[in-house]
Amino acid sequence: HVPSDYLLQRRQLLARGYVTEDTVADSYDFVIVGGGLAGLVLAARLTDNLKTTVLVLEAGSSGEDVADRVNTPSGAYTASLLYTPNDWQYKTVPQPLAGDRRFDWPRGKVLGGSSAVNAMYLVRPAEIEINAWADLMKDDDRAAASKWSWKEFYPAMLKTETFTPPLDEVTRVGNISWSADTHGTTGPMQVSYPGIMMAQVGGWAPSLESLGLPPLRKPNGGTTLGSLVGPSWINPSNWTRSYSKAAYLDPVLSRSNLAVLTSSQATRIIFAEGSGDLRATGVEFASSPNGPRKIVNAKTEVIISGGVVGSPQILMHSGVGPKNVLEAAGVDLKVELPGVGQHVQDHLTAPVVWKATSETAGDITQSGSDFAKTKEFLSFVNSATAFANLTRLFGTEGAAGFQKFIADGLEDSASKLVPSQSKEVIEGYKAIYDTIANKIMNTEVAVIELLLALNTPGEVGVQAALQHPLSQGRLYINSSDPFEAPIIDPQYFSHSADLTIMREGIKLVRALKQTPPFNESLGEETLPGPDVVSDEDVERWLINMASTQYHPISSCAMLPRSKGGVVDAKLRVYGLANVRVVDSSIYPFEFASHVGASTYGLAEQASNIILTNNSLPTNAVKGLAIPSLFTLGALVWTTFFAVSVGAGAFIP
Ligand SMILES: Cc1cc2nc3c(=O)[nH]c(=O)nc-3n(C[C@H](O)[C@H](O)[C@H](O)COP(=O)(O)OP(=O)(O)OC[C@H]3O[C@@H](n4cnc5c(N)ncnc54)[C@H](O)[C@@H]3O)c2cc1C
Repeated sequence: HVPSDYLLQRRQLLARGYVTEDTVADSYDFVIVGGGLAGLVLAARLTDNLKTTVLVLEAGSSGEDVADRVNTPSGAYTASLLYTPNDWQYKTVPQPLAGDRRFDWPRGKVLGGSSAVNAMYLVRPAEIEINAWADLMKDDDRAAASKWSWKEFYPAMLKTETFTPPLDEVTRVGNISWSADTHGTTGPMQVSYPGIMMAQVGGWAPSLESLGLPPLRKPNGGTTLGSLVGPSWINPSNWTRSYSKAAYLDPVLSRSNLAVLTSSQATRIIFAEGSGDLRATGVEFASSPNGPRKIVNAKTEVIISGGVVGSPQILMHSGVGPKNVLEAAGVDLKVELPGVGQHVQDHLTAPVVWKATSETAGDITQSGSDFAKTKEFLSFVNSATAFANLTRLFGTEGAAGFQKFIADGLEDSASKLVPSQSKEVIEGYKAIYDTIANKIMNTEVAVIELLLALNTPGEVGVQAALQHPLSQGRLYINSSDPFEAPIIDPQYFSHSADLTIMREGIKLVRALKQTPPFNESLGEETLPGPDVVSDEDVERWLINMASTQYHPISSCAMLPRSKGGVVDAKLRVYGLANVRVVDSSIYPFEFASHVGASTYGLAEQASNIILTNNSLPTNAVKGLAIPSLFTLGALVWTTFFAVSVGAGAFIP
């Protein structure tokens, strides 16, 4: 039993970092727009040095009132924050080549951002993909580009993690191959496996091996081709979600140099008058569309971490973006940057569903049994996946022919499919397309991901998700009101290869029905179902059924300016002297992975770049530095109470 006044003191201690509109200071060294996955990594790292002041401006709430829903891993499916006020609830415009449907684009609107609502899969990209990203920038700035090479980026991804192996029983039941070698040991993010494992998962690795995708012996270590029952962002000390707020922010909230202002949306960046690259002097914000606009000054830099929708949106409302878009929206143009909001790519996915022959996690949840209420059960998340390349889908000759067909189609696609007249954006489309066609598709890199889902009562589902889309879309503002959501048009299936690859992915998934032992879990197929047989049937079905895997990226792409880039290799926005974008919007193309793991690494690497560029001390030690006796005291307090309560939810 812990006396309530102790808990109260702990809350007050942790709450020190929160400020209100009345208590926010006039200026900070750095203003971070967006307290999401990336923004909170930056907040922690930039305040390691107590002399540097940082304000995080977050449009959503702190999430304290919904902590239970955030912290329960299985809540990702059953009681999550999706479709609540803590979700931006974006929707695309109707997609003409995807059944004229509008797609939901959920994004977390809460401290932690989408890391508070995501499905917790930790899947890193392959070495070839990361190096291909660095290659896109090396002609502009070889030294800066090398920060995004596997050699330098992989350690940044490891730095975020503390890995705990799965329990023996979980390893046995799930037939899990894991390796501690490919994980960090001292980082803030807790990486582990659920407290229980469903029996169906045990059949995954052997069946996928029979289909030519053997289990990865070093998952997340540079190649993704094969199968894995992977790790998730789970804190095994209490079976809660590990995410950027719990891992990076809460332990440092007591720092006197860190301030967090929630429920405050940045509406535009304020610039000094002048010629040459514009200098940001601060950020305007408001708590509601009609609320008063206030300004906080930034002495050193403004860092935009609003995510794939929020970051291009605020740039455009600040006058930085495509001229025609800003003119139509009634926003004064300050810097013409045609790539803002362009190059949008996403992972599409579709499920094959069978009736289950044995109890699923969804059945257990529905039963409401005592077991269903245990923390161990509630920590269960899907994590069995597999990755297949073109050769696995089409055979050796077929893959070579398909890849050549794609590569040969570059000019034709660039002349028809780019949603912009800008020469630079078209060059960017070509650079991205060329990378996918000639550096990804002709290698061992995956183009399809398979994902096992056991969270629906009575059903077993396996998704086929497109990993390297050739379709590129855009998002743009059509009003000068920053509280109006941007128009999102990903142009799904605009390149026909995307549909062909997904079709072959669905065929591969269906082959599981003939493949023991996993097929013992599968009854009659209910989706696409027995009427969907021919290639044409499957394609028609996909057009009406595909949904997003929630991995949109690239709306502020890191590319040369001549190729419609928005940021350079140091993440600086072109044409601005002291503004960077640090979040998932900067990847120039999709990786065969989930976006979160690389984005933690991106934010770690960005912190080092920002500190170095500003001649501030970088964090040489792995993990979070402990800068003062006061903070040490705070950590001792919080650890003591967390351990006493037996619920160390917030302690990494
Ligand atoms: C439902 C779902 C499931 C997912 N599952 C997985 C998964 O299992 N594994 C994985 O790796 N990835 C997954 N992802 C993707 C991953 O979570 C995101 O790609 C990642 O969180 C992006 O990080 P970010 O920092 O770019 O943006 P976010 O984490 O979205 O953060 C952006 C933040 O900026 C704030 N913001 C935006 N605009 C403003 C403004 N103008 N002023 C102030 N604040 C603003 C937002 O409220 C938000 O807090 C999933 C995503 C979703 C939505």
